[in-house]
Amino acid sequence: MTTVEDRPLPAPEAELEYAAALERDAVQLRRIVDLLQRVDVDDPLLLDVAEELDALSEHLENPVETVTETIRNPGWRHDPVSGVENAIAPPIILESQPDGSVTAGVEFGLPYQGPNSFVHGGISAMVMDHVLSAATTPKDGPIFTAQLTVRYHRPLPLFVPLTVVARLKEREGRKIWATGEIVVDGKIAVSAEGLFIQPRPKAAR
Ligand SMILES: CCCCC/C=C\C/C=C\C/C=C\C/C=C\CCCC(=O)SCCNC(=O)CCNC(=O)[C@H](O)C(C)(C)COP(=O)(O)OP(=O)(O)OC[C@H]1O[C@@H](n2cnc3c(N)ncnc32)[C@H](O)[C@@H]1OP(=O)(O)O
Repeated sequence: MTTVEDRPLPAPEAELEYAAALERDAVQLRRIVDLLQRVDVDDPLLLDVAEELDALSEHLENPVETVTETIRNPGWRHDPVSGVENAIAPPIILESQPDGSVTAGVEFGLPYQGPNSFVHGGISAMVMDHVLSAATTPKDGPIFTAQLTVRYHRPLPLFVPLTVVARLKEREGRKIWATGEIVVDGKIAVSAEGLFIQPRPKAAR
């Protein structure tokens, strides 16, 4: 079976075109997920939606091979938090600040709801993990979350602009600690501390 890696790479211009198309596709897919949370349950059109989506999936599945174990497009465009090409990502767009911290602005809608009108706590933890790890990620290789402590100070509302911030706290060899917060209306709603570890080089394991 040919894997995605075996296929010839598209020319760079085509690659950019595909990347832009994937980004647009992800936007539309997020829109569908959102609309399915708020659709009128009596809408007769709802009965056809699954068939239309099925037809689209059939088209995408064939003749393109399904990626199983291979990672098609590692990196920020594809990850589940800031990946603009990944429809399950909100997406959260990270910005590096001159003081070394990482910030992001985000607003969550209904697909991220936990308690009525508030963001699901697991989503907040995912965001903290990601943004803290971005604040620690060394330029010379990957980093793994070893511990993450999340404190929920107040419920995080849906449909409100939120600010996420994270910073490196301390580094000791391969271990890096980071802290961060999700802020709403100038108040801390969620705070987190994480330990991130650069794994030992393979030869040393
Ligand atoms: C625009 C702004 C952007 C800025 C950023 C720019 C670029 C960034 C680019 C790319 C970033 C890419 C990706 C980031 C994206 C997402 C990240 C999400 C994070 C995750 O989604 S990640 C998945 C979940 N995560 C795991 O899947 C970890 C499973 N696990 C392991 O892979 C190992 O477990 C590991 C590697 C953690 C350690 O393994 P190891 O073999 O290296 O560790 P070892 O035994 O040598 O210990 C060394 C010292 O760490 C201490 N230690 C070890 N483990 C500990 C623990 N858990 N708690 C407390 N202390 C611990 C020991 O006690 C010892 O301490 P001491 O030296 O003091 O004795």
